[in-house]
Amino acid sequence: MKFFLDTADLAEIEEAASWGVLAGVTTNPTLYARTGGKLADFHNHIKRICEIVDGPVSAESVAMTRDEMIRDGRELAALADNVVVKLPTMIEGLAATRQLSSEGIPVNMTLCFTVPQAIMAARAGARYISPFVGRFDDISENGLAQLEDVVAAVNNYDFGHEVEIIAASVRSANHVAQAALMGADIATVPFAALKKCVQHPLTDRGLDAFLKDWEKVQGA
Ligand SMILES: O=P(O)(O)OC[C@H]1O[C@](O)(CO)[C@@H](O)[C@@H]1O
Repeated sequence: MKFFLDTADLAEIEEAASWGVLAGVTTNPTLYARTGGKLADFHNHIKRICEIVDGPVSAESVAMTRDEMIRDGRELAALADNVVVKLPTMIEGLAATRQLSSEGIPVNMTLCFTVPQAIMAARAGARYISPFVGRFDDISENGLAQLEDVVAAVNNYDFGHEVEIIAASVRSANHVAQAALMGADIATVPFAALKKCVQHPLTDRGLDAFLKDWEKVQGA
């Protein structure tokens, strides 16, 4: 499994990139709005993320028609070589994905919740598919079980191009663990949850004991 960071916050991206495990970034309109950024700065912001991250950076179109999505997608893809255009899993999104992927522009289909949606996204040429986990949990359904179904179904077929599943709407280290066990290719994780993925109380306790014992050696 690869780790993507799910944020538009430049400080978080710089910090996580320094850890040596970051393979990409996903953004969405909510995450960009959270940075306080304005529309006029959006393209520069994406460019900046693309400079920091050595890997795919998803930038989302908020267009609702295929023609607008295609126009947005071409503009976003022109910002940097590592831009991935994020489009919603809906009819217009499928049509735009078909066109953009035929032009060699990678698309991440987002807001994917079901197996048929995921298969259709892959058939339309999506390079990445983002099934959401946490938002199912939010409505008292089992997000991990839904993700497991999508992973199994997509892995049944050869779509004639590489397709990677991004476990999205991830809220915890347990979501990441379960996504890895079921074979999701990527987890896109918010900064706080990504930090928790490397932490464990027994690691802290063990480190504490080693440091204390080392002090004894130095004092001897
Ligand atoms: O449910 P949440 O935590 O808002 O997550 C939404 C998800 O949507 C995405 O836009 C999907 O790619 C990710 O940025 C994020 O993982």
